[in-house]
Amino acid sequence: MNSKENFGDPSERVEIAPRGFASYRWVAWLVLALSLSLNLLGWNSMVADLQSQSEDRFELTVDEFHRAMNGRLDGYVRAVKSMQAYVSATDRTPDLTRLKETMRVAEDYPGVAWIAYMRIPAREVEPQQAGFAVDQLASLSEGKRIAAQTAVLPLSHAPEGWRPAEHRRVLELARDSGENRISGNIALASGDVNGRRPGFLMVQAVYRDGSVPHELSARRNNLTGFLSVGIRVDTLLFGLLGEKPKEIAVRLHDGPNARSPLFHESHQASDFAAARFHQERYLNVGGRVWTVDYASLPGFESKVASRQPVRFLAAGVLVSLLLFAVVWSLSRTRIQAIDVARRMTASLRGSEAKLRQLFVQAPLGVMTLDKSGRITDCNEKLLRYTGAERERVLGVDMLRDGNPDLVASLRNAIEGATTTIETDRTPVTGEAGDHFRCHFQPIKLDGELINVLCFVEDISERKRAEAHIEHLAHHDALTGLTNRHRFGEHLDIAIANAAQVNRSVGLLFLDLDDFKTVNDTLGHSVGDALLVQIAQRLEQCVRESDQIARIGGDEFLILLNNLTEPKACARVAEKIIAAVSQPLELGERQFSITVSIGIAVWPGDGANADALARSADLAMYHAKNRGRNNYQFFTAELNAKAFETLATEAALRKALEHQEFVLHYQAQVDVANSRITGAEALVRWQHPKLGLIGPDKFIPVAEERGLINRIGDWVLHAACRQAKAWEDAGHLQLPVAVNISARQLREGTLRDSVLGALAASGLDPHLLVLEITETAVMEDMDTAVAVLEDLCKLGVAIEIDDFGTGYSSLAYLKRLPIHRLKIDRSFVRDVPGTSDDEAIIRAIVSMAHSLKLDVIAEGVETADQAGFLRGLGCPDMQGFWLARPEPPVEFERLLARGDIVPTADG
Ligand SMILES: Nc1nc2c(ncn2[C@@H]2O[C@@H]3COP(=O)(O)O[C@H]4[C@@H](O)[C@H](n5cnc6c(=O)[nH]c(N)nc65)O[C@@H]4COP(=O)(O)O[C@H]3[C@H]2O)c(=O)[nH]1
Repeated sequence: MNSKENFGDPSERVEIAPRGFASYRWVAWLVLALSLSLNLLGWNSMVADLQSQSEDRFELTVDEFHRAMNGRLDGYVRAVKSMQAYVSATDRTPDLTRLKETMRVAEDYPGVAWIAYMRIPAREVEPQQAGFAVDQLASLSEGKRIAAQTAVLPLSHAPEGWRPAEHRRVLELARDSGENRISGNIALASGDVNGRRPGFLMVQAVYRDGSVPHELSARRNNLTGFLSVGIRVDTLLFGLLGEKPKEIAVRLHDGPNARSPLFHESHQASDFAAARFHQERYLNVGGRVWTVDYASLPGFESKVASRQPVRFLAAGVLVSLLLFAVVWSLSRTRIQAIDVARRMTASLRGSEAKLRQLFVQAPLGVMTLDKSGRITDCNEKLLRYTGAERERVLGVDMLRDGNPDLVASLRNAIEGATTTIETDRTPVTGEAGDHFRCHFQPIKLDGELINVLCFVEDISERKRAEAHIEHLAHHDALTGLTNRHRFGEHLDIAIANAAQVNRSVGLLFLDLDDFKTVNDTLGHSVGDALLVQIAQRLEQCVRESDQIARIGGDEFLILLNNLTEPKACARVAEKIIAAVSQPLELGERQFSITVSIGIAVWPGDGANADALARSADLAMYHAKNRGRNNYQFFTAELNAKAFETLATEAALRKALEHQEFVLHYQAQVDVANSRITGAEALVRWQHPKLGLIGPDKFIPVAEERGLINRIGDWVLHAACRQAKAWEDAGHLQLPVAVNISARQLREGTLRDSVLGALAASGLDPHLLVLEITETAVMEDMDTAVAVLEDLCKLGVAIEIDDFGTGYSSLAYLKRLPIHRLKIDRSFVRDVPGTSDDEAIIRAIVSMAHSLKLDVIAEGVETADQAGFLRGLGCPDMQGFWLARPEPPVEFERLLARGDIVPTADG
């Protein structure tokens, strides 16, 4: 299998040209057209069927009516025949009134207007020659002018509608045929407001003996009269149709066709014209032919009308539209499906191309392996990692790799698990040196493994970085020595091992003497170079198995393993002191530096690493106190002192919390006029059990244990508050001097503390004097200058305390914003009489004068001392001879008195 098989070839293109949605629309339109056509055909046929059914129905209706009409006319004919029989039987003068009642003519034969019997006189007269004379008229019924008459021909009064000239032919036909014969249209009275209406005569010849002779001549000779009945056509028809039929209209023509004279029409001509159905029928009545024109009326048409075709058409259109929509949507769906397929294929190809690109250009080595662990494909990166040709790599059985971890990982992947291993051998070639991470990813299709992908990442760089970081994390970056953290681990292990073999562990705590000065004066780079050289020398003083750590600027710890006797520590310490004190060459300069060493030995000096380190630290301080450049073993006394310090610290914290500090004030006096010029605030600890404790007992501990800032802050607030209170009480404005410790200056809290105290008390800054020792200033000159200048700008005065005991350098005096120097009491103690001290005091006073600084002497206990100082031009002084430090109340008494009366000497 090659890479194309795995990831496809981007050069292949699948084109599924979309034929476009429009190209399939015609199908939908065709379906619509066909469907609509079918629908129209169906509709058409349905309409035709219905039309034919309606016509059939109309024909049936007409048949029925026509039959009825025929029947009715026959009925009239039969009735007239019956009348003929009656008249024959009653001889010459029949009672027609009785006849009409007997036959219920009015009820059963509507339309009969009159009945007349026209008798032939005895003498034979040709009817065509005869006139008619009326004998008798009789009403047929009330309300209707229906008459019955018996007349003798010729008539003097003809019955209604009788027109002898016109009707002679009817009589002749009746006579000659012996049959019933009718006349054409005659107008008959209707008996209502409508006036005259069309009608006809129905004539029946009456023969002698009552029967119709067979021979024409006999019929002519035996004729005795004519029975004539006037019948109104409309009434006759009303009986059949009703007066205004709703379904069928009838038009009666007196003749053989529709062009014959109109006899009667039931509706207007427009109704006939608008009718959907027509039928023409004929009636043969009394030797005449009538044409009956039947036409359908809306009443009939609505009965036969059907909404079926409309429904059919609507349903058909709907179905067509639905069909159209379905086909439309199907064609659309097909297009969409094709489009989706096209896009999916394109996307698949795109993915394959991307995968291929990924495979080829991956920043990782990638190889594919078949189920048996053989390499089937790999990318260039992997070839670069292995440094082998593709042909050599393909087909390699990785399950036979020399690295068992890799083989196990691959086996797991073949079984379906995702696995990762890190190895320090190059996969495939097995070369050692570089580090790789191999990630095996099984690739499955439908749950079945197809192949395994292996991503190979060169992690050598990362491993090196990790090792470097690890080294940095455990070593001092400057000297390369172990750092405190790692050293602690070594110490723990060393103690644990020593415990097992019943040996001792020695811990040396080293601190270079005056390293800070080197650093401050010559710069950090020189300091660093010095530290590196010292570290190298230390390494030469101990065994391989021992450990050296740099744990701070110039502090080192040395762990001495497996000691049989503590004395060995002393030997190493001596060796170190000797090695360190050898001159050092830094650039072109030569230096020499010393070291103070504290020694603690496990198990005696500390049960664990921390305790041991504390003991060594204490011992190192002890060495420092013992003049540096020496070593000291940890002792029980040191420990006791350390405990005391800790106890004092705890008590001081409590004291701060419970406000157990108080201030005493010592007057500063101008002896020229015995007036108080200022006061120095001196802190005391009003211990609840031990009573009043002087500052010498707790200030060093407070400084050492980091409490001096809090105590100093309290002092500043209290002193400022007191000075302001005295001022408010009406005393003279009195500057108050406050002692500031080196640590307050160094740690940068002083500025805020002073500002806070001034703000809280409202004291004028000019009434505050800060006493700072030379040593404190010298510790960090730059910070001191910055802070003190700041405070000076506010108006606060700066005084150098204990002047003369430290550097007393003119250089710093010039840089600092100082107002006053205080001559240390150690110089004052033995004057007059000690020439050195006298000279020093003289020099200080003269220097102060020339620098235009104030000067004050402290510790003045005698009048001689005062006289000496005054003689040198230093009238400002402070001391027991003038006043002792007093609580505020006592001091107020002094203030109230105004001047100071010196005590007796001593
Ligand atoms: N022998 C003798 N001593 C005299 C005479 N006149 C005054 N003294 C003592 O000398 C010390 C003067 O203060 P200092 O030199 O600043 O020395 C102070 C100062 O360094 C420190 N201290 C006192 N109060 C504070 C404070 O509030 N903050 C800080 N940081 N240190 C303070 O404690 C030191 C000792 O203070 P104190 O015990 O109060 O001792 C005071 C005072 O009682 C004298 O004629 N003869």
